[in-house]
Amino acid sequence: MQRTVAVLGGGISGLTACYYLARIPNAPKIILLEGSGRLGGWLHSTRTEDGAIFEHGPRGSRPAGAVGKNTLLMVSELGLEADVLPVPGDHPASKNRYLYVSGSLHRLPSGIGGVLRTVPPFTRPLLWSGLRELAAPRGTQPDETIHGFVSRRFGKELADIAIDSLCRGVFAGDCRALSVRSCFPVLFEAERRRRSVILGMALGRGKGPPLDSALSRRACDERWSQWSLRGGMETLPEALQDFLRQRGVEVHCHARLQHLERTAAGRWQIALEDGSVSADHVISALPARALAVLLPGWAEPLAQELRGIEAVAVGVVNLQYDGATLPIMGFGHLVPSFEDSSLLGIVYDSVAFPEQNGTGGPSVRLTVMLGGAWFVQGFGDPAAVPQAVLLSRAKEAVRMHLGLSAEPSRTIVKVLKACIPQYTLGHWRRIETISHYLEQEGLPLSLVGASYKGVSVNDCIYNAKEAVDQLLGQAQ
Ligand SMILES: Cc1cc2nc3c(=O)[nH]c(=O)nc-3n(C[C@H](O)[C@H](O)[C@H](O)COP(=O)(O)OP(=O)(O)OC[C@H]3O[C@@H](n4cnc5c(N)ncnc54)[C@H](O)[C@@H]3O)c2cc1C
Ligand SMILES: C=Cc1c2[nH]c(c1C)Cc1[nH]c(c(CCC(=O)O)c1C)Cc1[nH]c(c(C)c1CCC(=O)O)Cc1[nH]c(c(C)c1C=C)C2
Repeated sequence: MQRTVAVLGGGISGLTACYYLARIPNAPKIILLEGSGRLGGWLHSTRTEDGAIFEHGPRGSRPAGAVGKNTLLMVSELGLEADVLPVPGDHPASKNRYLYVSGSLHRLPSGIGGVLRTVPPFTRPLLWSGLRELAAPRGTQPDETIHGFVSRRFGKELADIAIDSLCRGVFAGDCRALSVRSCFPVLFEAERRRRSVILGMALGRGKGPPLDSALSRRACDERWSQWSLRGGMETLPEALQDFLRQRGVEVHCHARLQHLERTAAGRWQIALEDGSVSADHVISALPARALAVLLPGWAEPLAQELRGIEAVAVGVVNLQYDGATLPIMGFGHLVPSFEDSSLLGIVYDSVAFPEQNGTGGPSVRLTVMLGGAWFVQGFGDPAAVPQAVLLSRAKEAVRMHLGLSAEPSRTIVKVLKACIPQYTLGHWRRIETISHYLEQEGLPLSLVGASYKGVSVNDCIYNAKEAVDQLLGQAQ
């Protein structure tokens, strides 16, 4: 009898898991169960009638490394090359990133000059932090907060200003709680292998898997810092969905999952509000906490670990200003937590992707990101915050930081609840406990998605591919 694999959750992780499964010869029967009315999860783009694009989740992806190359390979396989909008290395959005400190914008230092000179808001040249790092002893702890790790190796100022901001601009999180081992494994491993992060990074890690494509070679030649898609990042889940439908994957939206149980024959019985589905194997691409509530009582040790993986809310406010110009050109700016804890940063979307401005004449498109690990403290319950509060906070920030005081011509406000998982201190141990449990119990269950081993779009895609490879390896 043909095997059945049920994939829970139709975000980029679930769609990717289905994609890699559906491509193999003699693919199993694949059933994708998504709770909401649309696929794509946080990849969500609004397209206006005049052709402008507003991203509510990711607005780009990085081409670098094995994970970046793998995504570009998938983009090529899906026939999306012509839709790719690259940001080449010499573009202002690649070269310029800013910090908003003490009421003004500071360009982050880059190049040799930037390292040798004192560049505000820092009080010493970055060279000083680099020399300190080269001399610092190897850490001895199995994990450390990102702030602790960077303070110990590079000095407190870099941790307080640059790393605090970076963690807000990637995890919407607090570097004093996040784990270096799980959030930046490359840095952690570099110190382990070579004693110094700088040495470890410079000496590299050897060759990764061969995932090259013409697109990733172009990205390398043109030194892209990131790329998007002409119709927005949601084009990617849309193309995956088309592919899956052509391959006969059963895609069910509005699938209200109630409960998972195992039958005496060792199959999964997935109870839905209006029926049930049986499967030989389940791939969960749900947020960890959403899976925890579905598990049967006997899997409580697993549910307990899953419940420990929290996620924070982000207020995403898209703004368009017709006929305006920005005082600076770059990717955007971040705000360190000591400056304004609940305002994370502002992305200058129209600089990186002017192709997505639409036909309505020159305009500035910005996205203000609010809250994250400071959401409740700054705005209260994410389920109850009035949109007007977030909109007025965002407009005020744009006026103060960028001098745009006219009323925006278009505004979209979204509250993304529990959207970015937080890999806090000891997350690695949780992941190990979970995988030992699955192995020991021999459960036909794979866990993919942003809750576990990387939050970026690239990580989600790569980890879903690895989980499918592992499942197919087991099946042989
Ligand atoms: C504001 C923001 C900006 C970001 N920017 C970037 C960026 O610039 N670059 C980058 O690489 N990454 C970025 N990310 C991260 C990246 O977009 C996400 O980590 C990634 O999309 C997560 O995908 P996923 O499929 O694992 O999870 P999700 O997108 O959360 O998908 C999970 C799916 O499961 C469904 N679901 C949940 N519960 C149930 C249930 N009980 N029953 C059935 N279905 C259920 C959901 O509806 C959803 O469709 C950003 C994220 C956010 C929120
Ligand atoms: C201000 C909040 C946020 C901004 N983007 C995100 C948040 C929470 C989410 C996010 N941004 C990136 C990733 C993927 C990381 C990866 O490994 O590819 C995620 C989940 C990319 C990113 N954005 C910034 C940096 C430094 C990075 C890391 C990769 C890279 O160097 O490109 C900076 C940044 N993000 C935001 C702003 C305003 C900003 C500022 C300059 C928005």
